[in-house]
Amino acid sequence: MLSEAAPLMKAVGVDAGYGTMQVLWGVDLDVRPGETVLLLGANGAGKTTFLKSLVGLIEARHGSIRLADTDVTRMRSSDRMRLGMTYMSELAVFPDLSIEENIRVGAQALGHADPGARVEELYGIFPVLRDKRRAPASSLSGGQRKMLGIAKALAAEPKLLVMDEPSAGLSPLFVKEVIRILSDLRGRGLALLIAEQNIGFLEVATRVFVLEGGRIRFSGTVAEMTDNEALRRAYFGLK
Ligand SMILES: Nc1ncnc2c1ncn2[C@@H]1O[C@H](COP(=O)(O)OP(=O)(O)OP(=O)(O)O)[C@@H](O)[C@H]1O
Repeated sequence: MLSEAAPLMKAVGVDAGYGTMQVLWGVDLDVRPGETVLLLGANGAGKTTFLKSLVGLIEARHGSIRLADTDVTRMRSSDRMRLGMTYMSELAVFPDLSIEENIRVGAQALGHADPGARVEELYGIFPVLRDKRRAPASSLSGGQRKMLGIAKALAAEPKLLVMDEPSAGLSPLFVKEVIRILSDLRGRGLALLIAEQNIGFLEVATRVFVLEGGRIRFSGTVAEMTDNEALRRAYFGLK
């Protein structure tokens, strides 16, 4: 049972901010193996700040972050990555490198001497990238670039993929395609933590956390969220 599995990642009481401004207040959030967790929140709620403190791009001021049995709260970002947590930000690809070079950069993070087999596997998931493998990433459409960002992140063979707004800048059709790919990845056993404003991602979520003003306002299953009248009104525009 998912609910009984030990967490793959567990953040407890995380405070974070910038300079004198505190953005996060005691955030608790966990992801279990194979789960897809959605972090919902409006603009400025603190989603990106939380993801950055999780992956080590900013330091949590209080609280702790564990990856499986290891306390990573003060660990460098690259070491957290080696332990299996990869971050996909909105600016995930290098525009001047070719598609294949981008994927290989992702694999290098793990120190693979020859990531060829992994690259081929990823082309199996994203055939459009194989067709354009020698083209610069800048020649891709926004949606294709997003696919490349996901492929590059997956090249590092993460246990937990942390994604910041994968729907940003995409047409509704491409958002559907990204959701389809994420549900395919879930089927392969990868755990996902996705920060989003787009409630379409509830389709793939096993649990949801709602962040408001830097505090967790709700955590539970999708069904529990839709049972909550105030959240239903705020996020689905329903009475
Ligand atoms: N580098 C920074 N320096 C100072 N303040 C920042 C910085 N980055 C974010 N903030 C502030 O922190 C707060 C939370 O921002 P954050 O980007 O975490 O929110 P978010 O939920 O990801 O929003 P969005 O959905 O708009 O990306 C905002 O008030 C923002 O202005």
